[in-house]
Amino acid sequence: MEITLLAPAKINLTLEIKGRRPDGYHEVAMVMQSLELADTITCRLRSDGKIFLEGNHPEVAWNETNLAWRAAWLLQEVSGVKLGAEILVEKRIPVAAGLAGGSTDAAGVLRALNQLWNLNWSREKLAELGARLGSDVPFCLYGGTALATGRGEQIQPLPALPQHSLLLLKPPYGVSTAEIYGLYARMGRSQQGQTERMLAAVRTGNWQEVARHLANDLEQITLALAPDLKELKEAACRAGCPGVLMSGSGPTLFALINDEAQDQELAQRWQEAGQVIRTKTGLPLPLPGEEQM
Ligand SMILES: C[C@](O)(CO)[C@H](O)COP(=O)(O)OP(=O)(O)OC[C@H]1O[C@@H](n2ccc(N)nc2=O)[C@H](O)[C@@H]1O
Ligand SMILES: Nc1ncnc2c1ncn2[C@@H]1O[C@H](COP(=O)(O)OP(=O)(O)OP(=O)(O)O)[C@@H](O)[C@H]1O
Repeated sequence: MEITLLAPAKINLTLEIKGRRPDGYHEVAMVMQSLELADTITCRLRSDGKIFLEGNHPEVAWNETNLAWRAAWLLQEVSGVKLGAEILVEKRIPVAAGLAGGSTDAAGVLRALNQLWNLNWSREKLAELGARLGSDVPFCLYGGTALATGRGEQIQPLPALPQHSLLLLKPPYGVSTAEIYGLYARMGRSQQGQTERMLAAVRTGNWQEVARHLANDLEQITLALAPDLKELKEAACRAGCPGVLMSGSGPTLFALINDEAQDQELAQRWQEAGQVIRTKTGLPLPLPGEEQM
């Protein structure tokens, strides 16, 4: 028996830092949005309790350190199930990009094994477990549009926005999320109120409103380390792109695309700077128990 599902990437429509927490993390408020861009996860049942992992990206370690493997192991430990699985990850989401690639693979494995092992856990229970793997994992269990608070692990689904086209630019280097938060702690400044404004924009269901309120407190930090990217963002804004922002801790930039001409022009300029991906925003994920077998 096996199950195959899509594990979508995310972007941050806002990323507002509220302060430092006693546990060393940052208190945040973020409006998150899933994308159609996704990895494919296949889990095949094993009756001997063993967990195996394989993946197709040469820069990722497909061993016990991988978030997908750790997700399977944690679910097995906590649920007490005696079953195992062979897990196959087909990666399309760029790595260390600010698109939650590892987190969504972990969430995808939790969704798949919840069904394959007949655990019938609720989404909330899976999210509580997922938070032990990483702050972005709970959102990756929901998809669609959502407000994330706490250290990012408290999720409130929002009304789904209509799907919208996007262009992504992933430069040929990655960044470390921990390092970017560390730099923010020393020199960052927050644009307070951005998330409240975005929540109002999301409620209108109008992407023009959303574009006007895109904001990310980590963007200034990562763009200071990557002046080439800062220039590309500024050029896109000057050329009339209504919404261009860095996702998460970066370095991926996304642009909301309104028409074919804008798409062609921006893609041509961005192609010289890295990998350009055309995608769309995504819809909420199926509830546990409703995954396709
Ligand atoms: C940048 C974002 O991707 C935006 O969605 C997330 O805030 C980060 O989510 P993530 O990669 O799942 O992060 P985690 O694996 O939980 O944490 C990685 C590191 O980032 C820093 N970190 C993360 C989340 C947070 N709210 N405050 C932090 O300071 C911590 O140093 C932590 O050691
Ligand atoms: N399944 C996985 N897919 C990709 N990277 C993984 C995975 N498991 C562990 N990693 C490691 O995690 C690190 C961060 O990669 P990832 O693609 O998750 O970053 P990210 O998109 O910036 O994450 P986030 O947006 O959640 O901060 C890399 O060093 C990578 O080797």
